Amino acid sequence: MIGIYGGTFDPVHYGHLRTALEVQEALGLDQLRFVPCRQPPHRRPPRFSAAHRRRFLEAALADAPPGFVLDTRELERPGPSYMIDTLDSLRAELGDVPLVLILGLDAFLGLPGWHHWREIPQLAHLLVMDRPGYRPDWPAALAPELRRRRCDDPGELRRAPGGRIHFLRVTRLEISGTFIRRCLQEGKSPRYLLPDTVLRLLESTSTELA
Ligand SMILES: Nc1ncnc2c1ncn2[C@@H]1O[C@H](COP(=O)(O)OP(=O)(O)OP(=O)(O)O)[C@@H](O)[C@H]1O
Ligand SMILES: O=C(O)c1ccc[n+]([C@@H]2O[C@H](COP(=O)([O-])O)[C@@H](O)[C@H]2O)c1
Repeated sequence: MIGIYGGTFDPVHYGHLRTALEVQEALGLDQLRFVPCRQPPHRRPPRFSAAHRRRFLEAALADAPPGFVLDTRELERPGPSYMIDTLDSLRAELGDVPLVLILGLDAFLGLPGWHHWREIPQLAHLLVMDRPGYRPDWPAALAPELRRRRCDDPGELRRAPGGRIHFLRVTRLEISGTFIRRCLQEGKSPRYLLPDTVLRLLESTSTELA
């Protein structure tokens, strides 16, 4: 079973890494792919370039647990980085293996705004992690999907390639890319919110960009 952790990673931080580990352990994932987007379809362009965000992730994953890998397919694909295209290409490459798209609650709440969003839970399972600052107030469009697909037993995810939605309680870490970028902008240190190796790259990159 393969996990897909998509994100802008502007930059990657411990909120991503810690939750990834907890999901991997809870589900027994064979592999967890971090998939940075090149051009987020839904928000302003990232502060850091695709090349910089890739380097931050490489540094963060250099001593990562077995199974954590960087998947650069969105960085290599021109145009907006739609998740539906990513799942299509993973499915074509990997066949019928169970795929689990990992989303924080904030991202899941926005799912009805995604390109071809209704096809997404057909192509993969969704694993939704809670996140400080967000409440499970479902948009109307999500309610029928939840009625049809929600499952409480994570063991069910292994029994089909996709189609289920499972919620997982993770350690709540109030860390975000937004806060880290604000620290840098205000001349404050984001140390201890992300790996030191990423921090060093970030500091040299911020100087370069200043
Ligand atoms: N602290 C966290 N706890 C749980 N999930 C998180 C956390 N940080 C990020 N995520 C999840 O990781 C995925 C990618 O998020 P992203 O790369 O946009 O990070 P972010 O911290 O939300 O960035 P930004 O503040 O720039 O929006 C999303 O599904 C998001 O919900
Ligand atoms: O496919 C879409 O239309 C789409 C719209 C919004 C977000 N996404 C993806 O959702 C993931 C989390 O988004 P974000 O903003 O939290 O980095 C990331 O992989 C995005 O590319 C995808």
